[in-house]
Amino acid sequence: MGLVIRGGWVLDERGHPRRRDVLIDGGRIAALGPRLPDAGHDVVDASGLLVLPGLVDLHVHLREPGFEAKETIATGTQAAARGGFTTVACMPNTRPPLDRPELVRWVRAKAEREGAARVLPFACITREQAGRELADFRALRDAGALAVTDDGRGVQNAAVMRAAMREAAQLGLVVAAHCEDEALAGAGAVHDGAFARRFGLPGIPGSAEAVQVARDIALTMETGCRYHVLHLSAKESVAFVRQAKALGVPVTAEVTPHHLLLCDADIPAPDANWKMNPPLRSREDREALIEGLLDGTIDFIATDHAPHTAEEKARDMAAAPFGIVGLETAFPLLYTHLVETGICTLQQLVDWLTVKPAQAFGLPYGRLAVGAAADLTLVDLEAERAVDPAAFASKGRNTPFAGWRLKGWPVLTMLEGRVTWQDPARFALT
Ligand SMILES: NC(=O)N[C@@H](CC(=O)O)C(=O)O
Ligand SMILES: [Zn+2]
Repeated sequence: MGLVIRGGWVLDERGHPRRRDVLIDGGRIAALGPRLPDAGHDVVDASGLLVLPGLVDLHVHLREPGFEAKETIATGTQAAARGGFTTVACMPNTRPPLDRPELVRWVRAKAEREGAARVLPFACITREQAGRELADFRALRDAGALAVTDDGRGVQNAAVMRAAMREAAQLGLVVAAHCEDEALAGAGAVHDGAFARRFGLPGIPGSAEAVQVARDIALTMETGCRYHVLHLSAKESVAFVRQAKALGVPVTAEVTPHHLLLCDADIPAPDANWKMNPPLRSREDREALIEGLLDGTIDFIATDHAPHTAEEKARDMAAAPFGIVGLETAFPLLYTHLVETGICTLQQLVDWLTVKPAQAFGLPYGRLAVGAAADLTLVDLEAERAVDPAAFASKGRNTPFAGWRLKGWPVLTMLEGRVTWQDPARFALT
């Protein structure tokens, strides 16, 4: 006996909403069409709801092993499920960092047991993320690493990055880069702009990112490696990626919801809930990111969900760690501020959160199609409420969006046909 998701809105190939039923059987989508027969199946009433492929977030910090006070695989994937995400890629800047195959296997096994989402671990580029010796890419790939990155830090030495790209190209691995030149970023806490000057805080210039983007594009051209830029934030970086794509360089890029929606002029006061790396930049940078997303320079959206404890984030802006949570607010934020405002269409937003990240990393997820895994997200586009960090499933409450009134909240999430989250006010599926 299967399950029919009855009468929800499914986006067709041209992005038009159509009333469709979805039949799920054996963890897969068995049929998709108007008025499928009940035939003894369980039925979920999805009328009035949008039925999307499960969302995909390829930049998440789950913090295990080592930083369980900030987040765990269990709480982080529960946050993912609440946010409508069914697939997340987790970053290797844990303690110890994921630089050995047994650690990658450990994360995968724990996620298999405790996870409310599919977890694809990134592994390190360099041992200990120290930027010197390469990790064993072949062993990491064979252990199931999605790709390699030293996220949290940029690879400072160009020769090390080139060696990583050569090795990755041989093995068919993507190299994903946190682009940050540490000599230029210095001890910066926020973008090197008006806010930094007003509060006497050390600044991080856009060039700290852009010089590594430019360097890595040159190295990609030399090595033929598949290269991905994490959390793009500076207008110069957008220009470099645009030019590289025009030249046929195999580069992709992601952007976060907060860099699309906020700039440093929006920071109300020195408050570490507004501190993340890369920092919120200028209005022109923000506009360049939106333009880059719309013209295809930037391939997809990823949250960079980076939970920290309340205690850490209560420190002053110079001392607190970088990072904000993102999983539980991403879809409603982007729906309310990009779709409802007419900046992009619903179909574009859905693509940037599903099929686009999947395609960039060669993953078979992010599409509603017969035969695909039954990863589904039901969204109520009319539901409106304020962001309440106290109600997050994540251990992290560090968000600049507290109190924002948003529409478009996920109400039910399903991974391979199993419910991973349901709004208790609406559903009681077992
Ligand atoms: N983005 C952040 O501000 N912080 C991330 C690291 C990272 O993604 O660079 C973290 O691990 O906390
Ligand atoms: Zn990073």
